[in-house]
Amino acid sequence: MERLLVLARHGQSEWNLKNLFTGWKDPGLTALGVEEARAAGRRLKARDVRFDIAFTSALGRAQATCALILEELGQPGLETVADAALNERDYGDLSGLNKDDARARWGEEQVHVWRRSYDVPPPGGESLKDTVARVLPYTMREILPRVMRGERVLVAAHGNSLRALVMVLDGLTTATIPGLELATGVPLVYRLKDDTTVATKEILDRD
Ligand SMILES: O=C(O)[C@@H](CO)OP(=O)(O)O
Repeated sequence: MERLLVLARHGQSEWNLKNLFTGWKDPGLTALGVEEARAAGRRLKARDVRFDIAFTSALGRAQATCALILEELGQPGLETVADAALNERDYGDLSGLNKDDARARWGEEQVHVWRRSYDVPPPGGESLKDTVARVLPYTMREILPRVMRGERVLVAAHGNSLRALVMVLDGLTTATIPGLELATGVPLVYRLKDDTTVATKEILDRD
């Protein structure tokens, strides 16, 4: 039985382009972001990947990416569940600030800790640990059972909500998670074993 789980970070957003902390803010995709999402769909199609259901967040950039991938696969209108549990990590008071301005104000190191550490939240926002605490229960309840039943599942979400999932799937630790960066529009194709651990992982970063 195929136990397929594909994770895709949304394509470039308007605020990725402007270098702004985004979190739960809801900017749309740029033209490049739309093309990245379409390319993700084409790469999946070229490898004969098709889905039985898709999951996405409550934010437009992930939903648009999900729809574009499904369109490229010839599966527009596939059942898609949108849930805030898969939203980007909440950046709190940093949301909307320019990342370089933040570095100038609080220092390179502090900003890196807020962006990539496991358990230090930005002011008023969520740490990655907080994000894991909402992404993981949702995934275990709503997504994993479907994968284990043989449904082929797409999850189109965000840099940090997917880092939370990849941390668990790849067995990363609090020491190694800061080094994990997920590129926009690059699907991660996981196939799981019958004990839910990872059999194979493929990063579709080229055609
Ligand atoms: O701004 C954000 O919400 C995220 C993703 O774009 O940024 P970072 O890479 O700093 O976690």
